Amino acid sequence: MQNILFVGAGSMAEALLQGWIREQVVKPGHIYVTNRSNKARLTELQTRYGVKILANNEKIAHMDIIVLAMKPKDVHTSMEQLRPFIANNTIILSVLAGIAMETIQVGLGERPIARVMPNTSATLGMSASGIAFNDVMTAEQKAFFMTLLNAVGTVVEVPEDQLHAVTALSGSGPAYIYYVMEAFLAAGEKLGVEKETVRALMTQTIAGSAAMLKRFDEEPATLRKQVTSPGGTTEAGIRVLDELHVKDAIENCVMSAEKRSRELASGK
Ligand SMILES: NC(=O)C1=CN([C@@H]2O[C@H](COP(=O)(O)OP(=O)(O)OC[C@H]3O[C@@H](n4cnc5c(N)ncnc54)[C@H](O)[C@@H]3O)[C@@H](O)[C@H]2O)C=CC1
Ligand SMILES: O=C(O)[C@@H]1CCC=N1
Repeated sequence: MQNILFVGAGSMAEALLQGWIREQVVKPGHIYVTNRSNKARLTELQTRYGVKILANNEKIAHMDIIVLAMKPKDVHTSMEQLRPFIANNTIILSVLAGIAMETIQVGLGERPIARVMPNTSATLGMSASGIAFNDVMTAEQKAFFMTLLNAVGTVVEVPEDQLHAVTALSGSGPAYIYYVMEAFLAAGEKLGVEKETVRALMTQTIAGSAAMLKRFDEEPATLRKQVTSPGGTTEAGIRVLDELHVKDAIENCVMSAEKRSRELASGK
């Protein structure tokens, strides 16, 4: 089995390693974690999942796969730290928003690189991930990465440049949904409904709507019409969303996130 090192032990690293262990695609004893400074965090992951803490930099040479899971701004320092130790045949899996495979190749030398944009729902095996590979990745290696990402949800291969859009849509997407949930909770409070009641009703409503979209090959607008009785409550609600240009706001939100991903690529 392959040895996998996570460099950066934050929320995305935890979501992925937890999913891989639960789905038994990687054994905890083959997963190593390292961090810039927070040793308590490494111990926490070790206790919780049985993964190993990288004992010293010499061990880096024994890793089959290194997952770059630090913040994009920290990638250059991290690559400088890895470069003296990394073996020629080590493969890179990057989850960094914005950072191009070309940048990683410059930092760590020519080698197979997979660039993936998962989301935090990987924790529950429900990530929606986009992935791109560089030219030196073999078909067999690609298949292995597709297995890793399928173990934590669904994965779609896209041209590398489209990963900016994937980041803006499904990478950041859970945050947009949580934002909407915050608004539902605030509305529920104003209407005097218990927080837990609103949460139970609206999480099921979001899950049910997503399931309908997945199950039926209908346009979202068609499904929306089925809910909207003429002169009824939905119509009254949607009228306000239209008046407030909420569709435009969501479109602009995604465009702005995509732009930010491109800025991260250029080190801004
Ligand atoms: N959080 C999310 O929903 C998603 C995040 N990503 C990407 O995943 C990456 C990590 O994000 P999070 O887990 O949210 O961040 P985080 O802030 O929770 O974790 C990053 C970790 O990297 C460590 N680190 C920084 N410099 C380091 C270095 N030189 N060597 C070793 N460790 C170092 C930090 O100590 C920190 O623990 C980012 O690049 C982000 O773009 C991708 C998809 C979704
Ligand atoms: O906010 C970010 O930059 C990262 C990438 C996608 C989700 N979180």
